[in-house]
Amino acid sequence: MLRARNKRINTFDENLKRLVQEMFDVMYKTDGIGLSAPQVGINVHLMVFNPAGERGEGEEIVLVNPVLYKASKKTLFYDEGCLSFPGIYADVERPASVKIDARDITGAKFKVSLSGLPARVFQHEFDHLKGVLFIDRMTDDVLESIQSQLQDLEKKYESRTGLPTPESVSNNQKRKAAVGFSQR
Ligand SMILES: CSCC[C@H](NC=O)C(=O)N[C@@H](C)C(=O)N[C@@H](CO)C(=O)O
Ligand SMILES: [Fe+2]
Repeated sequence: MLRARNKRINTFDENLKRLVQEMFDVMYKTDGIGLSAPQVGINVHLMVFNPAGERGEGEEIVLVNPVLYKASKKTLFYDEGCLSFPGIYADVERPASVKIDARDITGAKFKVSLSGLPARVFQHEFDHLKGVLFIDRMTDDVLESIQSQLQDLEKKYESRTGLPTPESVSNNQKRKAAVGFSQR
């Protein structure tokens, strides 16, 4: 599901509102600060986030069909974690600020400029909407430093599901080579 193609949303109804509420519930319960629909098995262009990470604190942001139209040349490294890779944190470089066009939960268009942690979370989730994962953006050295943790996750997946992992850690090296900032 994380690598599948995601579809734009055209219907702004009660089902969408319910999905958004369920995504916030999952995000807060799992100590997240952002969540994309493909992470909960729904392949559509939808993300929710709240950099405060606590219900009732900070601002809850919902972006439907977001488009990133400007990213700063200045980039920053940040020790990122992903809810789809529990317990793994590693440095990822991303533009410091971004400008976005999106729709809200009612379908109304809006523009927003983000910097700091909100810009970081947005870009992490926006990548999910394109099937790009944070491991694809790590340098070889950083990826090497978390290799054993990734392999542990693979083993856990295989023993729980009885299935081989859909993509192996070694394949990620090849995929990463194909992903540049130009794909944002
Ligand atoms: C810095 S972008 C991280 C976004 C990510 N969303 C989806 O995968 C996420 O919420 N990751 C969590 C592991 C995370 O960053 N949690 C916070 C708060 O607990 C943390 O600092 O670990
Ligand atoms: Fe993630």
